[in-house]
Order: sequence, then structure tokens, then C-alpha cells
Amino acid sequence: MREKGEILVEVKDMCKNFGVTVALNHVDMAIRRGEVRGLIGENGSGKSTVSSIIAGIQQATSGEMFYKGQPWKPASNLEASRSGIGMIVQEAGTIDSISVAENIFLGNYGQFKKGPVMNRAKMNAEAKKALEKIGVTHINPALPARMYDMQERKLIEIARTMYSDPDVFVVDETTTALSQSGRELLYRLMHHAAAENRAVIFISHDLEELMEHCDTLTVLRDGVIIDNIEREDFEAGDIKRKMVGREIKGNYYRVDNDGYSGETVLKAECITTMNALLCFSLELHKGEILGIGGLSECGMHELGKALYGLEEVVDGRVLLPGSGTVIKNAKTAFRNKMGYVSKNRDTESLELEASVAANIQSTGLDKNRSFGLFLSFKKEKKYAQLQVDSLAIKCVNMLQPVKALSGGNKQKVVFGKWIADDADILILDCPTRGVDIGVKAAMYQLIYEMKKKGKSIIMISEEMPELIGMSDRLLVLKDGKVNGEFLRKDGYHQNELIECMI
Ligand SMILES: Nc1ncnc2c1ncn2[C@@H]1O[C@H](COP(=O)(O)OP(=O)(O)OP(=O)(O)O)[C@@H](O)[C@H]1O
Repeated sequence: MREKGEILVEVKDMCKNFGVTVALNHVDMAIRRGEVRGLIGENGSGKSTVSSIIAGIQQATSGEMFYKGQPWKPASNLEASRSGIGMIVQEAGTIDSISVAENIFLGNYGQFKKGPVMNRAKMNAEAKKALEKIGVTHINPALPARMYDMQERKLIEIARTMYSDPDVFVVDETTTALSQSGRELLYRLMHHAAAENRAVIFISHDLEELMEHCDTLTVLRDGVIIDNIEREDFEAGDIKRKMVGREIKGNYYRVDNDGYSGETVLKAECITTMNALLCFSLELHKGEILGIGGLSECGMHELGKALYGLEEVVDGRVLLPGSGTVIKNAKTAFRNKMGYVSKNRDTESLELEASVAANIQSTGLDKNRSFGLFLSFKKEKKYAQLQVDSLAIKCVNMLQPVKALSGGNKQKVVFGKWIADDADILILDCPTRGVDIGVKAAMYQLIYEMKKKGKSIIMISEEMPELIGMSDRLLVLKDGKVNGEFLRKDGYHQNELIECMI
């Protein structure tokens, strides 16, 4: 166990309101040097809010903060980072249109300027060093950030934050955007910071990960701190109970072994994409939950996109054998009763400015017409309300813009919109990303109910327990190819999957 030092950051009696929403309710917290402090709580419990106030991203409604013993009231994120508090935010934190190097030194270009002239070569060289410092060598600082995928953009953010060796390193729900190797890299950086007598605030919904890497866990519920638990007292059942205020049963995956029909509903016939897949074939059956797993770079996310017509298939085809329809774009997929939940919810699945209701209703316009013609307000309302209730989407009301929701609640909106649509084929890419354990259980139940209704589901995931827990059949991908196939009826172990992945 690590020795903790003096108090580095202190939050006293902090409140934060957003209109009628009370996000933080008289919160007290003291983070010491040398500790990794985990924050855990249901979606919308206030974890991001308190951390982002410490990191200057937003201001508290009332209360005080102290940093290194002095009153602390940063006016901006930039001021906080210049004073040694850096945060990796949950959502995308890079700007697509500017270069990797510009992202890394955003707000700090002065050091590379001589008068009005920017020394780009110097900036790129320094950005390269910043990336190397966290162990990343494959990202080119001169290229625009948009050239990189979600995980690489997270690495760029990590390099930006770690460049100045922050005294307080805040990591908000970042690991779900990273592959295993990215996660290991982040854990190393966190432990290194703590060993150097700095401090880490670590937010995650993965209890195992939190219990493994944190010294203390702070449990939040509805903006209130329920408990601070020291490492020697960590006990999973107790933590879950404190999080949700009731007992959470351990097993929330399906328990049956019911199998699926022999009818093929979707086929990938030797498909090749620009980057990830080379002559890849797959068959999905009616009533089947087909799990797709592997390391993040194995091609599984590209596969999901290609099956839904979002990634160009340069050779081969994606086919609905029943009708003979070839899926060439998302419009055709949608018209043929397919749905797709993207891993990258903010940019690919949500209209952030639009309301919760409008986002959920966006897939169901035809279902909510009266006499097949006019949109029925009543029908639309009921349609959206059902999802808000069954997934416990935490919002003031359904007209609240999605951008005001916590990360996990946004994910519930994406999931809800496709569940509501009642698609026949659903492609889910990391559907439970950033979602708390209580709602995960509800999502698994909804997925299972779809299967029971004869719907077919592809579930792409980096979480092995959910793949094993839910799939009828599981394909493990490596380098864009199937490297192992596992059947629920035969039973298998996690270790066999890992062997196929690496
Ligand atoms: N800009 C905003 N406008 C209105 N309400 C907001 C805003 N930001 C956060 N909230 C609300 O504050 C509450 C706390 O949100 P916060 O993001 O801190 O939760 P969280 O614990 O980090 O959740 P998650 O696990 O889903 O990320 C939620 O009810 C959320 O809807």
C-alpha cells in the first residue's frame, strides 16, 4: 500500500446546480499527494461535475476549494492546467481540423512563435517528444487529428495533459475509449504520477479496474458523497450497494442456452475495406446474439460500420439474403430495418443540440404517424417516454438537450433510440460504454428480449464478460480475420478468448 502525503486538493461544501438539477449537493473531498482516488457512482451522480470544477472547466454554484493550501478558483481549464491540474475529459477532447501538434499545445502556442510567425517544425518536434514521453510513437504530430481514430485521439489528449507533469491528473471515463494496450499505458502513467507524490482522480464504471488501481474510492449518489473507502476495505458487493442504495445481484447476464434459428438474415461475403478487413465473411442468424471481440485494432469496429453501410466496402458485399438487398449505405440499412449503435456516440449517434425526445424519436418517424400521414405528438411522446423510463435516463424532462446529459445517460439515449425502433437486425458497438452497472443489467435484458422476439443482434465489445455472458456465438478477431469461434452451447473460458486475441 502507498503512503499518502499532504492534502493537495480540497473541496469544501461544494454545490452545483444546473437550473433545477442539483448535480452536487454539499460535497467535501480531500485528495492527498501520492494517491490514486477513484470516483464511482451511477450515471449522473456528479463525478464529472466535481472533477471538472477542480480542473477549471466549469464553476461551482457555491462552496470552496483549496489547492496546495491556497484558495483555488480557476477561471478556465487553461488556468488550471498551467497551475498543474490536467484533465482527460470523457467526451472527445481534441479538435479534428487542427494538427496533432496544435492539439497538444492548444492555448500554449507562444513558445513556438517569433513575432507573428509560428515555428511549426519546432512545435512538431516538441509534440513528438510529448507523445514519446507517454510511450506513443506511431502518431504523426504534423497530421490533422481527424486522421486518427477515437483511441488515438485519446492518446493525443493524454500526451497533452502529461506534457507538463501535472500535480493532479484527472482521468474521466477514459479507459472505455482505449484498447487493452492503451489502458495499460494509462495505468502506468497514473501509478507513476502517484509514485512521484502527485495525485490522480480516476473515474470509471469498471469496478474491477477501480479496485485494482485505486488507493481510495469515493462513492457518489445523486450529487452526495456516500462514503470514502480505503483500499484494505474494498469489497465489491458493499461498493455496489453504496452506489445504488440497494442490493445488486451478481449475475445479470442471460442464463439460458436456447440457441437460434438456422435462417441467415445478414451475410458479409468476402468483404474488403480500405484499412481493416480483407475478404471477411460472416453469417448472422435469426434470433442470434453474435458477439464480436478482439483487441481494439483487430478490425471489429470497422466491421460494424461496414455491415451498416458506413464504411466503404471496396470488394465483396453485405447482403440481406431474404430480400437480396445489398447494403451499400446506411440509408439502405435503415430502410431494411437495421439499426446501429456507434462506439463514438457524440459524433456518430447523437444530435447533441436536439432534445432527448427528438433523438429517440428520430428513428421512429413512420411508426408515430396517425393515419399513416401526420406525426402524432401523443404517439411520439409515448414512444420516447418508454425508453426514458425503461433505461432510467436521468434528465429534467424529455425536452432537455442531450448535450446537458451525463456521458452514461447520453449512451442510454443512443441505445434507447434503436431499441424503440424495434429493428430486425441490430449492430451494437460497445453498447454499454460508460453505463453504470444497474442500467447495464437493463440493457442486457432488453437485448435478450429482442433475441427472444426473433431479432438478430451483433454485439461488438471489448468487455469479455459481457461477450461471454450474452453471445450465442462469439467470433474473436485478430488482424481483420476470425481467429477463433466459440459456441455458447459448448462452453468456453475467457483465457481461450485471450489466446485468440493476442
Ligand atoms: N451542462 C449541463 N446542463 C444541465 N445539466 C447538466 C450539465 N452537465 C451535467 N448536468 C447534470 O448534472 C448531473 C451530474 O452529471 P455528471 O456528468 O457529473 O454525472 P456523472 O456521474 O459524471 O455521470 P456519468 O457516469 O454518466 O458520466 C446529471 O444529472 C447531468 O444531467
